[in-house]
Amino acid sequence: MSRDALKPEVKEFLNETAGLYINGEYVQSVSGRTFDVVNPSNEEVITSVAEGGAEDVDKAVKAARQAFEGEWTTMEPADRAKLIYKLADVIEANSEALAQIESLDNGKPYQQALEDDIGGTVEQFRYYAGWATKIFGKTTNVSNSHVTYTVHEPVGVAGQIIPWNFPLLMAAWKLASALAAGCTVVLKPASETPLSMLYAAKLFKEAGFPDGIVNIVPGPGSTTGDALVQHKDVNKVAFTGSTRTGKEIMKKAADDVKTVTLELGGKSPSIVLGDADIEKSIDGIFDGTMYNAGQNCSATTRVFVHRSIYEDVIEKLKEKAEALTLGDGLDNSTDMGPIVSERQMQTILGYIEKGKEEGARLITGGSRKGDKGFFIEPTIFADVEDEMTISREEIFGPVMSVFVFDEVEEVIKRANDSDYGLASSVWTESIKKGHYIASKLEAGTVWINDFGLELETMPFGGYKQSGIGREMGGDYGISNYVEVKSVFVNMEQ
Ligand SMILES: NC(=O)C1=CN([C@@H]2O[C@H](COP(=O)(O)OP(=O)(O)OC[C@H]3O[C@@H](n4cnc5c(N)ncnc54)[C@H](O)[C@@H]3O)[C@@H](O)[C@H]2O)C=CC1
Ligand code: BAL
Repeated sequence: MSRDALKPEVKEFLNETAGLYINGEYVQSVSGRTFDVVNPSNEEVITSVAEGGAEDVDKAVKAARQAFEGEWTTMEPADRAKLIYKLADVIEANSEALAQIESLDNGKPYQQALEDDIGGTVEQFRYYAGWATKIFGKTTNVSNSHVTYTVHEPVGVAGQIIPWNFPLLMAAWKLASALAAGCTVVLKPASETPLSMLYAAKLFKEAGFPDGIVNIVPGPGSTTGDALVQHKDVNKVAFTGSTRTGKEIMKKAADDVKTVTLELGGKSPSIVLGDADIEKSIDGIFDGTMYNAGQNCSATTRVFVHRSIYEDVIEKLKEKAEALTLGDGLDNSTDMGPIVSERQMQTILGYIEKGKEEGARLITGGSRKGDKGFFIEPTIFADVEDEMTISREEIFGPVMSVFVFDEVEEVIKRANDSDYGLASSVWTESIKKGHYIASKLEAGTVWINDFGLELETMPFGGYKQSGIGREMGGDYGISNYVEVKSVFVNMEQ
């Protein structure tokens, strides 16, 4: 699809500098600064965007506070639910435009953007709309002389910081539960990919949301993101991104004892037992690493394969990697898009060099593809050892490490030998072994004979340095955005 084939509303949106979205309006930043947004498929500038700074964050937080104290607080939960349902419908009606924007901005294949990112966003809002009317406290019975109950109240203004790998979807994971709980939001998208969220901002108004409920301030993490985290009137911070930045945010949020939810890095294992149905499993084992060009926190990049099927699995993975078509996300024949930015591409290439230097066997890939656009060949290393850099550090690119193992207890130990604990998968025809291994893995998610399923109905988050808290999953997600109040009523006669 050429740029000429974009929908008229997308062309119109890209023809102008997108403003910050504060108090229901697109506005320029206080400084007047803007930044360019680059298409990672061809390195061309797509458009420019207003760059928010600390003063803009302050304006957005004030708008969010005012909205929190306004009609949002007195609105019936059922009416809040109607607004969120309507939002899901309006986003659905704009799916194709949003998917085109996501594909241009992030580079991912259009169909993937349409079905997974935008489709997932719609489902997220639709599901959480129903939760607005299901946020209950409890009545408790602490003594005969008192009636006691708890109330779950919205925490206030939430600051949400979003990464670039699933730009709108990661925003939806945070927004849907925050809005259902009755919070208001200031959200900072990643500088690499601010466009889908900025386009979606006006859809909140179209759905009927009062002004100021959701405010969007793009800008650099170190200034704009930092200002949001440190703002005294932000009650809660939710972040998805690197473990390094997550730790910084946690320390800064501690100054005001703000609660934080952190969805951070991963180095997730995929365990392929000797009895796995390889024909059926190979797509999932492969996509576990390569989906979204490997830019996925829950990518299962450490693939442990039983010795009895080791070379066979490697051969099949190699065939899959070499059959992939890399290209522009808007081109229908593309299976895998580019890496989001030059910086991220260089990071990944650095890890590939480390893998070679440290003696892993390069099966396929291992280089940049072409010299225009940030493409990296799907790369597979075999005979990887547990202490190599590519075994221990998150690469966040299309790079798979394959390890050989012999015993179940051995592989469980090695799989858990990581600072991270986000996800994992187990491939086996023995459901008994599958459940056993699932019970032993230190990971927030375990897939048995599957990969990558992340649904609004199930909580998602990590053990160890993969994060704090759980997003989605009904009341697990809601609990991030409510305070619990205990009320005691003296009934002594
Ligand atoms: N868990 C995940 O889904 C993601 C993980 N990553 C990991 O992070 C690595 C580096 O990518 P980056 O884009 O540099 O990730 P990052 O964690 O620095 O950025 C993620 C978000 O945080 C913001 N941010 C950065 N520094 C901040 C600060 N001091 N205060 C507040 N907000 C801040 C960024 O502007 C962006 O919106 C990747 O190689 C990958 O390993 C990156 C994106 C998503
Ligand atoms: N696996 C989707 C969530 C993330 O990458 O952050």
